[in-house]
Amino acid sequence: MSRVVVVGGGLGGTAAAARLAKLGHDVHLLERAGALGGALVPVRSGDLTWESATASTTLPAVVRDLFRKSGRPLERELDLVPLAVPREHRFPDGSRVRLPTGSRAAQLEALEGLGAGVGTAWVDHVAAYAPAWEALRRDLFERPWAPDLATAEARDLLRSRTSLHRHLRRSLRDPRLRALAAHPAVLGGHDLRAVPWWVGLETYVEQRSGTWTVPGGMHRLGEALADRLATRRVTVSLGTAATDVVVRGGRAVAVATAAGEVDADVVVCAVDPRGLPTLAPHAARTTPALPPVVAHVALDATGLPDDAPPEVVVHGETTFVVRTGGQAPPGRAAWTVLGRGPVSEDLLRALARVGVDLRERVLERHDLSPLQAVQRWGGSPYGVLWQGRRSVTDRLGPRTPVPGVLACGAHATSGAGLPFVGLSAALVAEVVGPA
Ligand SMILES: O=c1ccn([C@@H]2O[C@H](COP(=O)(O)OP(=O)(O)O[C@H]3O[C@@H]([C@H](O)CO)[C@H](O)[C@H]3O)[C@@H](O)[C@H]2O)c(=O)[nH]1
Repeated sequence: MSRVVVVGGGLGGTAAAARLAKLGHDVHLLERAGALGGALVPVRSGDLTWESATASTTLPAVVRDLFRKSGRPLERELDLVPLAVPREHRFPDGSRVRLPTGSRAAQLEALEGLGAGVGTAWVDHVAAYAPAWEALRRDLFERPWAPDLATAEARDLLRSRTSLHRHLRRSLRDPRLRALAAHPAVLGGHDLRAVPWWVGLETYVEQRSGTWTVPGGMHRLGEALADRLATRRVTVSLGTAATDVVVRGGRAVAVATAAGEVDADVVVCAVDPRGLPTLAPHAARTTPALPPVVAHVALDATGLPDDAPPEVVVHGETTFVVRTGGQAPPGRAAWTVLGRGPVSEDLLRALARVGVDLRERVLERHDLSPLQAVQRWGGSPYGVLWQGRRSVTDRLGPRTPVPGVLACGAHATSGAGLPFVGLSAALVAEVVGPA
């Protein structure tokens, strides 16, 4: 049995802690905030609740695997339900489409509504990611990257100099399809010229696995994980900021906090490693991807369409995402607006300019700038900015150059969002292994 100290109690840290405790280790999690969950902790005001980060996930198998491997199956704790049509996309030319996920045929049919051949162009584009996903799933996302063990195909993919920008220019003539294909990277805050082309495989993953949510809100997943840590007898120290990893004799032996050192055989860094002085030099070539501009709004729901999709994406020089699924009592609605790209005026005024005017309905509003978001979570929940193909190896995780220190979470994975953070925690558990 090893003494494992996990730094950070977001999805990455709690998932790693739950898995490692189930593997028989003595796990102690340090979280600087007053609660576990990180970006899964929602924003609440009276009887209103807005999701802070994500309102849905792809790859439901990742969440199911986490719950099964940490004790009890997910179905005993929570429902995870598919969203047949998670998003409506609106394009600068005025056209729009409600795009289903989880089905190639349904995407084909929906996109043919934009014009003859549009759907076929899309499904052909998405299908072409299948080999990249299979190669990287095996060698990068589901086992620690090891060039010697990886297939030539996976090594070639990580060496490729082709950017997502160039790939989409070559592969898709319709600018609306390019906007669809680029959306995950744009929402992540990346410059498409600095993103490797294979990162576009997220559209393939979403088409194949579908989009899923937890009724009542994704924050319930964070709450279920906190309960799981209690069941697994993980020691949780809230309000405890780790200040550094203590290295003696060439290996990590403890984590330093204001209250003293917490002894460790293994340290798991589930925060931005640049915040821990021992790890910072090893992550010096990484830059965080900034969060978007966000406004959580309570709306007078009178006359609002009752078939609003969970998300409306308005594509353009600035991309807006309107999430409609917050929890609110009858007569009101809890929506979240995100802005990516140049937003040089009030977010809701900018949104009104592109045809979604919520301003007269607003009853309450909570704004979150990118800086405030980074301060709230002690780092960017959007992880590492793509700065070319080297970003894959510039980021730490699951192994780090410091013996005894592993890394997981948004800063330790080349994929975006909840499922890839979940996979990064599984990799850490695999490297540590059973007690
Ligand atoms: O010095 C520090 C800095 C931060 N913390 C705490 O660590 C937690 C980080 O949580 P989070 O930002 O949520 O990051 P994580 O990589 O675990 O989670 C990712 O999952 C998704 C998201 O949950 C769903 O989409 C997202 O991509 C990422 O956020 C946080 O609690 C900080 O307070 C610390 O203890 N010490």
